[in-house]
Amino acid sequence: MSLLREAEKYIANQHAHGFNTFITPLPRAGQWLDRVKQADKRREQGAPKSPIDGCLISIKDNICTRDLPTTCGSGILSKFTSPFNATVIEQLENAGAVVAGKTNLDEFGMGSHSTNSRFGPVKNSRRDGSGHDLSAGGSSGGSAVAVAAGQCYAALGTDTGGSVRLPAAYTGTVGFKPSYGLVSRWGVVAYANSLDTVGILGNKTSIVQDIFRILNQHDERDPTSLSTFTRSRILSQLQAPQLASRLTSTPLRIGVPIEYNISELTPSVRRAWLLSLAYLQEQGHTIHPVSLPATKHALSAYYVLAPAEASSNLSKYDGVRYGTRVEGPDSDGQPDSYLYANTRGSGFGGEVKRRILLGTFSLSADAMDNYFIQAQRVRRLVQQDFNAVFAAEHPLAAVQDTRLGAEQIDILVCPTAPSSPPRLFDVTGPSSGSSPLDAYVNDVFTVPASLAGLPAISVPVTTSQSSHNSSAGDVAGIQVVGQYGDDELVMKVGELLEGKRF
Ligand SMILES: NC(=O)C[C@H](N)C(=O)O
Repeated sequence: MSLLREAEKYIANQHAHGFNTFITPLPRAGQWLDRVKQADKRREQGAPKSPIDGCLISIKDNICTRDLPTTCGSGILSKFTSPFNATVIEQLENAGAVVAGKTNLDEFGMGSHSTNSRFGPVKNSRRDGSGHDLSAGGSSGGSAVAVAAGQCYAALGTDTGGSVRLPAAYTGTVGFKPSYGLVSRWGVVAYANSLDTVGILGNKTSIVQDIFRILNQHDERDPTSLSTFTRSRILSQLQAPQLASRLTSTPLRIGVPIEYNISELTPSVRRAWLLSLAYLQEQGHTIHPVSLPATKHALSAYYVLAPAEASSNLSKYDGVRYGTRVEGPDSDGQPDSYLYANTRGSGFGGEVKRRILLGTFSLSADAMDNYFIQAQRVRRLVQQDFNAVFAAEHPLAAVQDTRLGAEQIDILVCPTAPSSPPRLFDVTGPSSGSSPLDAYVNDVFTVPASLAGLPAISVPVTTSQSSHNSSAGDVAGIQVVGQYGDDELVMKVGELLEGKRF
């Protein structure tokens, strides 16, 4: 099929389906059509600019685009258009890709169901056995559903504590979070800088890999971007050259973190995990139980650190410089004295306000030692746990962490989430009876890799002998986590499992 026909099909799907995937969909007509036609010509001549030349890629609405608004799903930026493109947008466009619209998300990336958006909740494109709407996962739910519902070729999301992997698991797509610092975040609206990454969603790992290879470059405008020197001298030793032999001649040592076998795991997810491990074993790889003892504190640490950073990042939305400005005359007729309170009070939604309050508290002098500092210590323990079990040393660690008797493994395989997607009704609004903590628990398996900055992918596997017929219940996300810089290996192992039916 020509790229143009494919693009027209995506756009027709964007306008036909009511999943609330896009805050700004791509218009049916526009300059983008010419760009796709030119890419078609280049393909005919056998000279495409890249594997994604002429492909439509949706962008999460917290990544800045010059031609389309960037709202972050928030009232406070509801009319904001960035004067510049994020580096990742420039990289995609230089490779010939076309921005396929801006996708819906939890406000500023804060949420696990894509229900905390000023533009309404995203609906999963699959339903449960009784026909109920399901959560799309969050916060990149719009990007994941856009891929699952055939509304674009692939999508960019952001992953701070699981925001790409959880929606991938809930929608049956592939979601990849690269090692921290590999993909530029310049022009990506900050939520929690020490954790934020740009992630990629697609229907296949190979698509995600093509896009990652285009984005995996140093950007001098992003101070956390790994330098070209480090990439070429340190990471390359880990990656491509050894990869072929690590996948063919040597069986991989696959670690199974015992702390992830929690009682809350639903039977279908546990089944998918066990059958995935059995499959890898059949392929000649070996399975090793490993212990990551700090895992049980990781979620609590994350929900101290991320709000702390968020409270600081979000202080700039004050109605003075840009974004929504809400003025309200006060009692003595002075128009501006409540500007901050009015702007922030009406611009931010409930979850964002909760995190600003939590973060401000944990950074206050009285609470600092008990919360923020403790959480940083837990973060270090989580990192040490991973370093103790991976056979490859952390390429950037000054001191290597070793633990006597720890099994040395190449890669970890575990579920992405403890359950299949909950019903949307059960997680939306006060009538659902669900608390914010219920949403946080969805991130229990994704947060550890985020705290350690490690690469991780979620791929869908299907177990066919489930007790009910629901298509959503049968599909589970399996997560593959690797040592820092081992992104290619993570994707390769993801590809081994992707789409398997057991
Ligand atoms: N942004 C993320 O990675 C999602 C996570 N559930 C959070 O609210 O922080």
